[in-house]
Amino acid sequence: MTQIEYVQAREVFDSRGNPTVEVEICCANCRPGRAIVPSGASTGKFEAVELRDEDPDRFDGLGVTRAVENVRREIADALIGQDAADQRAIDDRLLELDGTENKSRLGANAILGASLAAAYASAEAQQQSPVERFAEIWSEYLESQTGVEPIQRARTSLLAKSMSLPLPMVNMISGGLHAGRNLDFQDFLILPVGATSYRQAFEWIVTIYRRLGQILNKTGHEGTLIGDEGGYGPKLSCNSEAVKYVVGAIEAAGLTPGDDVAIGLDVASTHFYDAESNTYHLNATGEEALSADDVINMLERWVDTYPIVSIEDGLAEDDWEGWKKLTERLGHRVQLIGDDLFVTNRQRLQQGISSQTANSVLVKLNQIGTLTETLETLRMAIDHGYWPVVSARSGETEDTTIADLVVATGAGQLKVGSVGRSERLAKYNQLLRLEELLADRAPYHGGGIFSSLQR
Ligand SMILES: O=C(O)[C@@H](CO)OP(=O)(O)O
Ligand SMILES: [Mg+2]
Repeated sequence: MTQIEYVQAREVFDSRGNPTVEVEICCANCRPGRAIVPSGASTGKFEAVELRDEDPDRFDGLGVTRAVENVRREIADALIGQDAADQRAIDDRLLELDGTENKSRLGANAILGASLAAAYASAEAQQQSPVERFAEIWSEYLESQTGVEPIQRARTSLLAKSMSLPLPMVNMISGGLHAGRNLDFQDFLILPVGATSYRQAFEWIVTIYRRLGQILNKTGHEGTLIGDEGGYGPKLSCNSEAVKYVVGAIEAAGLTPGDDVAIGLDVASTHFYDAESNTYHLNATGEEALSADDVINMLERWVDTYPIVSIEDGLAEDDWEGWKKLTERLGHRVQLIGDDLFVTNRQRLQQGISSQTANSVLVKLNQIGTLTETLETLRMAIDHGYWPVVSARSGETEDTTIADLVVATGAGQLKVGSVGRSERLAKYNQLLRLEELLADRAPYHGGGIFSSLQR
């Protein structure tokens, strides 16, 4: 009943108008399971390889017809006849077929599309909703694993015991590569830590977003221009001014900064780091070259001044030494998320765990390229007390996989971008449906997951 009969793929388009891969897989007499692969702009250099055509005459070299062909031929040949309900076997088959460390032969975009479409196909065949299917895959995966020694699990003890609605981490102001380098830092986010339900959290977010637009308009900063992820993209005089505006918008919404709604940053510092001189260049708002120590001091001052609870990629993907210092200084006060640092890769996360670097990992399916490997990283994070944050990419589509996945695994936090773009709202709206549908089966822990931080 769950045997794969048919595999199809096509080139479709993401929220930046870039081509991307859509895969459809069918089991006998069932409707197709379908997945569309997202794509990043501020990518880490250790991510699995996204296969692009590099034909300058088609979409500036961004076409994905080679990846699509790989699904239609090699992947289809390998998967037809396989059991779609055995996710691990499907993913192992894909890894074996590709045969490279970084999925560069078939393309992580081709492989992830097939991996996820198989999960959806088995859901169709077994008449399950996506969230039920992902929950089943997650619990099968957990049951198959033994012998992992929990080191500091207490820090994340609320996570992954069962399904839960995530704390949304929502971008209000965009900078860096997502908004034409108007600011150096990439995301200025809000986390509605004091809300008691996901719906309340999201209503606060929408209200704050609206207030922020009005404030930016009033101050002459065009509160209508938005970045790739729907956050406002104003040109401000310095990075900290963005935080001040966001704090002002929280207050204007009648909420208390810190208690109700905290602040998060994605510094994305890999993208203004110069490895040769080992310095960080804040160019968008002046001409400053900072050492890792300078950046750490600056971030510490910000944490002292603003209600910041989470900092992503405070230092660059190669700066393990700086990252370790950052963790020593701020790891007990804020969530320190490794995105470019870990790229959802178990080996890199293991290096972080062993060296006590960061305390949280961003989880992006297409950084690693199969569903099973994503779950492996998630499991490793939780076992070692690292907060996982499931995340979208800056190039997204109507695909809502991450919303179902974050609920199914109880991972606790979701970062998707802002309310100003429909490919983001597709996920946020799916969470509203899931909250209603699952009710007590998927509680909302909100900021409770941060109870171990000294704030
Ligand atoms: O840096 C990030 O966290 C992501 C999503 O915000 O951006 P991108 O998909 O461009 O890598
Ligand atoms: Mg990031």
